[in-house]
Amino acid sequence: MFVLVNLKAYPCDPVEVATAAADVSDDSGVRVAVAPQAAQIGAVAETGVETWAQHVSAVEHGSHTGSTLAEAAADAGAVGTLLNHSENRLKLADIDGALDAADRADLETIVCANNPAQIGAAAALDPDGVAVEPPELIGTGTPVSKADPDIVTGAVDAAARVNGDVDVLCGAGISTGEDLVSASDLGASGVLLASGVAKADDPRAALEDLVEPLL
Ligand SMILES: O=C(CO)COP(=O)(O)O
Repeated sequence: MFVLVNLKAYPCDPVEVATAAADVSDDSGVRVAVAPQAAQIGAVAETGVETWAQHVSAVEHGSHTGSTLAEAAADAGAVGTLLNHSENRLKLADIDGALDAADRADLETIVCANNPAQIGAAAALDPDGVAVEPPELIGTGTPVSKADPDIVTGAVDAAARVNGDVDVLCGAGISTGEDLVSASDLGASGVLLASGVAKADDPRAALEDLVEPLL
């Protein structure tokens, strides 16, 4: 299972979370990555943790003030990027353009979507992975794998119908090892989570708890 921790714009210490994530990944053998704010990619990557951007723009080098250039994210240490997160929705053409940008910069890609139908559309754009996250469960602590398991199995089926190569993650409300196991049982190959780690009093303990059933 792949555990991708999105720090969003939460007021956590990204280096502390990243250091804990790197240690937990090393100790457990579970793939754990952290997606900090763009300005913190360099500092997070220095911890040795697998580092992802939260977004890259559908632009090349040029006159694009305020954009997140894929090459700059990669130069700072990112090895992958989320796209089309529920909190940063893109037009279809912009997802496609951002995938091209990420490919140019050698970034792995995960396109987020709300539901299985959108997952099918996202998978057709040929990212490395897709992540289904029902927006109404994001940040609630109620795991999608329990509250809406059909969304996860539906996403896995929808992706497989369109593109057999794409990994399917699920997210929203995931915070415990039990949630991780449920996600895996439903066919997901990873989880995307945020508040369960970024808002935890002890992010290291939260990460240890997450991977514990996989040990
Ligand atoms: O949006 C999410 C991850 O990208 C999910 O957020 P929570 O884990 O806080 O529900």
